[in-house]
This record gives sequence, C-alpha cells and structure tokens, in this order.
Amino acid sequence: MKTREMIRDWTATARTLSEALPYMQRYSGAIVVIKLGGHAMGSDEGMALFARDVVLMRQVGINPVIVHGGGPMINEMLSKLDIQSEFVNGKRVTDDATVEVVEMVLSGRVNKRIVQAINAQGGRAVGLSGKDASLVTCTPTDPKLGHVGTPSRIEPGILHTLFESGAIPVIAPLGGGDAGETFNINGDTMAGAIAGALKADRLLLLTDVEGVKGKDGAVITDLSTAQIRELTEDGTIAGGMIPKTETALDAIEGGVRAVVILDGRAPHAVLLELFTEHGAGSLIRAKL
Ligand SMILES: Nc1ncnc2c1ncn2[C@@H]1O[C@H](COP(=O)(O)OP(=O)(O)O)[C@@H](O)[C@H]1O
Ligand SMILES: CC(=O)N[C@@H](CCC(=O)OP(=O)(O)O)C(=O)O
Repeated sequence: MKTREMIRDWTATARTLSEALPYMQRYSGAIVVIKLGGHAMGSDEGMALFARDVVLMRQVGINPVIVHGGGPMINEMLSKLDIQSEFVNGKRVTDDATVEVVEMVLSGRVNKRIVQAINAQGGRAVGLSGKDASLVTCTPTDPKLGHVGTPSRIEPGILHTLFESGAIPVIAPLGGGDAGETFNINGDTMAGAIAGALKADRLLLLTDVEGVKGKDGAVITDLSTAQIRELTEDGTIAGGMIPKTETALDAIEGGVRAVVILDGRAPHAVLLELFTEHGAGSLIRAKL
C-alpha cells in the first residue's frame, strides 16, 4: 500500500531533481576543482557519499578535478616513525626525512583511498601527483620551510586528456623541481594553482568548519577580498585557514570565477553547493 506520506516524499524528491535542471545546464562542460582536506576525509561512509556526488557531477557533464590534502594522515605516520613536525603559517616545515613520508602517505594511501571510493561508485578515477606528466613544477617557497614548493609551472594537458576520456583526476599535492627533486605543496595552494591553470568555473575548498568565521565567530557567507586581508592582519583568520584564503585570493586573480570554503563533513556538501540555492560556506567571487 502506498501511503500519502510515501507519495509526498517521492514528489519532494522529484521536485528537487527538477529544480536542479537550471544548475545542471549552467554547469554543463564546466571545470570544478574540489580540494578535499585531510580533516574533511571522515568515515568510509562519508567518503562513499562524497565519491557518489563526484560521479554524479561527471554524469551530468561537469569535469570534476579532486585535489586532496592529508595533513592528519601525515602526522600519524610521522609520529609512528618518531619524526617531529612543525607548521609555520599553515605550512609544514619539511626536511629530507619528512618529504619521503609525505610522498609515501599522500601518493599512496590517501590518493588511492579516494580513487577507489570513486571507482566503487562507477566512476573512472585516475590518481596522479604533480610529478606525473610534469603537471606541476615548483620552486622552493622559503629556505626555512625546507622542501616546501610553490608551483611555478603547470602543464594541464594531461588533465584535458583525462576529461576527454571521461576520467576523473585525483591529484596529490606534490610537485617536481627542475633538478629532479620532490616538493611538498600545501593542498590548498595546489588546488588553487590547478584551478587557475584550468581557469576553473568553481574552486571548492572542503574543510572541517562551516566557512570562514569573522570576529564574532559567525560564518561570513559573502567574503570580499578586502575582508580577507583585514581578518588575516588582525589574526581572526589563522592557522590552516591562512593557506585557504591566500589560495582564494590567488585563484580569483588567476581567473577562477568563484571560490567557496565549506564544510566537507556535511553530507552532500558539494551537491548542495552546485545544484541548489542553498549554497553553504563562504563564497569569494571575482569582481564583475
Ligand atoms: N577565521 C577562521 N574561520 C574558520 N576557521 C579558522 C579560522 N581561523 C583559523 N581557522 C582554523 O582553520 C582550520 C581549517 O584548516 P585545516 O585544519 O588546515 O583544514 P584542512 O585539513 O581541511 O585543510 C579550522 O578547523 C579552524 O580551526
Ligand atoms: C606544505 C604543506 O603543509 N603540505 C601539507 C600537504 C597536505 C595538506 O595540505 O593536507 P591538508 O589539506 O589536510 O591540511 C602537509 O605536509 O601537511
């Protein structure tokens, strides 16, 4: 027996799908870069939901690119190996031993977990790092940070090849140097650089807070570039939020249309942001 409530539920689902049509049309063929931070990578169930949303995006004609972090997973491995680690302005000081661990954890366990999650939902994810196909070449960011790199040259050709074949790139934030060295790149910096090189329509930075909070602790939904500078100067934007807002500014300057900093732990965060009016988090837009 179909109850009235069941029919009402089905109608609501159908209405949600129907209301998504203009958004699907708007984003058809668009490039959306999603940064999945280590803190936003929760349970296997949460990862499966995220992967399903990414496959849905691909299915409706969007070209998603995943750039991931993995800071907490690197910390875990460093502490097992008894290697100390410290951060300066949200970036890990990376010595010879640390860069080896960073590459092993990011290109190995973390990258493959996301690739497998997407493939399990019927997508075709391909894992790579900035070292593959010379995607990202770096110069040292600051001698005090050791092997931390700033992307200086990006060759996005491989990503276009993957788009054309219907594959979903999943990128670990590592880059090569002209002398064959390996650089550790902050995940947000990497996502911004890739989004800029692709002139992406959207850059979504998924993290573990609802957005960028102002002095009163409330999330600022429409964040201007001037506000970012002011809140960074007075210390309201601190720690891991600094590379995110820096990235947002760089990405907008590099030709990305909009950047959103949002809570990746919320179920279907990406779908809500792209396909409904109920965008979440802090939106930073290019000036029209
Ligand atoms: N103004 C701010 N608004 C929101 N979060 C902030 C702010 N300043 C600092 N943070 C911190 O930044 C963290 C997000 O950065 P991080 O831990 O590096 O995330 P991820 O691993 O997702 O990249 C938040 O959990 C929060 O503690
Ligand atoms: C230079 C630098 O800080 N690299 C980061 C790379 C991983 C990362 O960015 O991870 P989240 O996005 O989870 O923070 C690190 O070593 O932790």
